[in-house]
Amino acid sequence: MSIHLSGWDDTIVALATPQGIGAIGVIRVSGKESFHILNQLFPSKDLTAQASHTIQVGYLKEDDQVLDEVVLSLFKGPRSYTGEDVIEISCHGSPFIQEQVIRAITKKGARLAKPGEFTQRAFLNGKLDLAQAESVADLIASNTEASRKTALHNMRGGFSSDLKQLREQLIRFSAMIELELDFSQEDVEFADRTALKQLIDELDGSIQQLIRSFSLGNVIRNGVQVAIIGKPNAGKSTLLNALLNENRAIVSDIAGTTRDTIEEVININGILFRLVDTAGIREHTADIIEQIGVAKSLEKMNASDIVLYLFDVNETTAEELKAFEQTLKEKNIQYLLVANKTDTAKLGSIQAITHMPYAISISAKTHTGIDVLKQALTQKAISGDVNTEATIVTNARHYDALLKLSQSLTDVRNGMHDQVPGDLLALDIRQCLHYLGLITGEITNEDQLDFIFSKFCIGK
Ligand SMILES: Nc1nc2c(c(=O)[nH]1)N(C=O)[C@@H](CNc1ccc(C(=O)N[C@@H](CCC(=O)O)C(=O)O)cc1)CN2
Ligand SMILES: Nc1nc2c(ncn2[C@@H]2O[C@H](COP(=O)(O)OP(=O)(O)OP(=O)(O)O)[C@@H](O)[C@H]2O)c(=O)[nH]1
Repeated sequence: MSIHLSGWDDTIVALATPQGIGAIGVIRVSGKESFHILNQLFPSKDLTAQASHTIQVGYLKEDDQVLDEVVLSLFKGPRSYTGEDVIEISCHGSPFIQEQVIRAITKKGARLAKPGEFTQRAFLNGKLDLAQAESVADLIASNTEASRKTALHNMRGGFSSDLKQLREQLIRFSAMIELELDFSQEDVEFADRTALKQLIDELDGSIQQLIRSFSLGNVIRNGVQVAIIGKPNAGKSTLLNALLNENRAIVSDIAGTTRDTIEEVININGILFRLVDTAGIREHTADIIEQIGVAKSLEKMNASDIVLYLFDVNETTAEELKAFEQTLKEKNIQYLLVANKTDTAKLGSIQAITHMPYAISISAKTHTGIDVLKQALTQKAISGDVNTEATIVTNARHYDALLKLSQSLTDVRNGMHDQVPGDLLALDIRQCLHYLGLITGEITNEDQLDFIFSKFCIGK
C-alpha cells in the first residue's frame, strides 16, 4: 500500500485506558523507535534481546529517578496490533504517573498519537482493511449484545469477506465481457450473455441484501428513538416506569439529550430504545390535533423513529384516534396506539377502541400487556426477518457506497439490455469495483482517512 501520510514514520504514544484513577493504566507506544526509547527508560533489561509477545517487569527510570514499577508487553513488528514495534506499559493507575511516563517517552522522541492513529496504522500496514478498522470503533462503542455481535463479526472480516466475494464476481464478470470483446467478430456473444445476466443477478441479490440489512444495522448501532405522546394523566410516567422496571439499560451520558424532554434508555430484546417523554404535549389544549401541533412535540415526533401514542381508554374516542392517525400517516411516521388503564375500562370505552383493532391494550399500573407492547416495539423497529448469521451493514459510509454500487450495477444491466459495446460495459464495471474499494479502503485519500480515524478515541 503506497499512501503517504505525514508523520506516519514517527513513533507514537498514548494512554490506552481511560483518563482518571484506576488500578492500572496502559500506555501504548508504536513505531520503529519504540524499543530504542524504552530501552533508555527501562535499564534492567535489553528489550531488543527479548522475544516478542513476552512481558517484562521492572522499574521505569528517568535520569535515575524511578517513575514507577511497571509491566511491559513487547510486540515486535509486524507481529503486533499496528504491525509495527509496539510496547505497552502497564503502570499504576495514577493520572500523575501516567502523565510523567508519557512525558518521559515524548522527551525521548515519540509524539502523542492522534485519535485512532494506532488503528490507522494497523490499516496502513495491512493488518485490517478499512471496513474492519471502522468496526473496531463500533466494537468499543457497542453497548448491547447485538451491537457487539455485529461489530465483532465485521472486525473479524465478515463484511470484508462478503465484499471480497463481490469483488471476485465483478472481476469474473469483467473477464467474461473482455472475452466477448475478443470474439466480437465471431458469434459467441449470445451464449455468453445468459451467463453474464445470471452473474449480474447474483451480484445484485447480494448487494440488495446488504443494503436492506442497513435498516436493522442502523437500529443496532444507533438504537431507536420512541416519542411517548399522550395527554396529561394518560399514564406516561407510569408506563415509563413499568418499562424501565426490568429493562433499564446500562448507558452513560447520551449525547444530544435536550433538557426539556425526559429521555430514558431501555434495552428490549437487545435493542436500545430511547424513550422520549415529550414536554410540549403537556400544554392544555382540548383538541388533540392542536396538541400535536405544539411545536416541540412535533419536532420530537419528527425526529423519532416511532411515536407511541398513549391514551386513557376511558377518556378517548375513536374519532380522536382516527384524527391523530391521519396526521401521523401524512407525515409518514411509524406509530403505535396504546390504550392504557384497561384495568378500569368501561364497556363504552372498550367499544370505542374495538374500532382500533391494532391498538395495544395495556395497564401501566398492573403491568398487563407490557410484554405485548415490548414485542410490538421490537417488531416496529426491525421490520422484517432478521438473519443473524448474515452480515449487517451498520455504517452509513458503507451503506452510501453500496447504494452507488447498486446504481452502477443497474447501469451495467441496462447497458447489456441496450446492447452497449463491451468496452463501455467494462467502464461501468470498473465503477462498481471503485465503490467496493471505497468500503475496504483500497481506494482512499489522506483526508478521508484522517476524518474516519479522528472519530476514534485516543489510544485506539
Ligand atoms: N493489551 C492489549 N489488549 C488488547 C489489545 C491490545 O492491542 N493490547 N487489542 C487491540 O486493540 C485487542 C486485541 N487485539 C490484538 C490484535 C493483534 C495483536 C497481535 O499481537 N497480533 C500479532 C500476533 C498474533 C499472534 O501471534 O497470534 C499479529 O497480528 O501478527 C494483539 C492484540 C484487545 N485487547
Ligand atoms: N387504573 C389505572 N391508573 C393508571 C394507569 N396508569 C396510570 N394510572 C394513573 O393515572 C394517573 C396519571 O399517571 P401518570 O403516569 O402520572 O400520567 P402522565 O401521563 O405521566 O401524566 P402527566 O405527567 O401529567 O403528563 C396516576 O394516578 C396513575 O396512577 C393504569 O394502567 N390503570
